[in-house]
Amino acid sequence: MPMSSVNPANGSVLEVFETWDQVRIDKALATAARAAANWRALPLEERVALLRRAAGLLRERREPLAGRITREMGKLLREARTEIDRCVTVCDYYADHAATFLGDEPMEVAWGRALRVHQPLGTILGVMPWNFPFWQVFRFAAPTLLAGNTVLLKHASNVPRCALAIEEVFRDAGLPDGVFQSLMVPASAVAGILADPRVYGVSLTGSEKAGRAVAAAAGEALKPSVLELGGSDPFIVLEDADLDRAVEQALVSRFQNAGQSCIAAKRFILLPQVADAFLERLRAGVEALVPGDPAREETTLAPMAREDLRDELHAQVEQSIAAGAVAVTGCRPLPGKGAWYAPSILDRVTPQARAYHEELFGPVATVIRAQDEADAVRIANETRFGLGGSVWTRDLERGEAVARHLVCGNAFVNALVKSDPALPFGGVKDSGYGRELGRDGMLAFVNLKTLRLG
Ligand SMILES: O=CCCC(=O)O
Repeated sequence: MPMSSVNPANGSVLEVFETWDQVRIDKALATAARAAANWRALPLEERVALLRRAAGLLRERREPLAGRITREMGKLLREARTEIDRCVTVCDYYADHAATFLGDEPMEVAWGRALRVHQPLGTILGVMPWNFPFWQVFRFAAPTLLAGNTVLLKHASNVPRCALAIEEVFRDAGLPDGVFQSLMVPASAVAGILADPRVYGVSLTGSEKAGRAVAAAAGEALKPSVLELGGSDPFIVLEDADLDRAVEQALVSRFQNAGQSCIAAKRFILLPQVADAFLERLRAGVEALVPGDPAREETTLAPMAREDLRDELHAQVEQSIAAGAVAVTGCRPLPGKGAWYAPSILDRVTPQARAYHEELFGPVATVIRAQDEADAVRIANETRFGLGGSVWTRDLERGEAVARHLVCGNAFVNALVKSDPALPFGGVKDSGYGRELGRDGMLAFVNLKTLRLG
């Protein structure tokens, strides 16, 4: 099956790629395994220097790379530029901290000496999504490579041009042949690659369905996995919240990247005292969004990445309205070529609606009205997801107490949930397991070896 790169803004085909056969996959596995032995033996300072060069190339190529992201998955050009900047930041962060994170650590023992030693595992497979086609790859690859592993990337099949551009950045930075390779393979090839003895682990960011399949394959092969899956993050607005700030951040969190982010605020859980005021302001902001050419500065709402995803979103919205939710604005596809969906709000969403339980991966805000703070927390946790959540209140102690009750991996008070190189990132429940970023992200694919001396 060929893989097509399609511009979601107008449906035009940019390029078609042949997928690899087993012979080509085997060649990549052999190259990665050969490269792994030399790469792990390289002094850490040399790996750090190469990663810094990759960051330098990202800086130099910011404009063409951002343009490539926008054409291939549709996000606003300015958001694509920010994405490249975040990749630079994550490379710099790990380049600065690798020696500390990976250094030997003496342990307190009553006899002789004992050390915690961090050693690479080998070749690690990254199965990555299209919504942040550079950021997701770099936040996995930067720490994994610096730890001395080699990386195979199986990118989402709608962003093959981004996958190749990333490989080119690492190659041009001087990483030896085989240290980072993009595999042009379909999802059906992943289990076979993971089962290969030359592969030592897998990190997946993607859908729950993909996560279950990869976790099963990793379990069968007894290899470590990190899964960062979907989310349906609550955004709780208490009665003492700064509404202007909360609405401003709600708009960013829900509508950036056309709503296609795992940690977007998806369920707006409002206390009665502020519900109508919040909703009116949110509606004004949503109706002011300007869909259009994602490369133009004036545009504030991008197309979705694929027409089938837009259609699936609309089916969720239609069912929710049939189940009693109120369509406040939007709630329909936009006419014309491309994967366009109107910026939308569903109010009075109840447990009968798909929007209450499912992840809405597009520009649709779900509003749920709570009776009081305890009810808001109950609703927030009444989900099988557990990625992020935020709470908005002028009382920081109260905000912290509510945040501690949220069953999720990332709870923020008076801030939209976002990932940061220094903060461990990941979920619980059906949002996955394991952590990326921070020190934990770098240790995800190392052999923590206990070394006893004497
Ligand atoms: O889509 C999920 C992650 C988004 C991010 O890290 O900003």
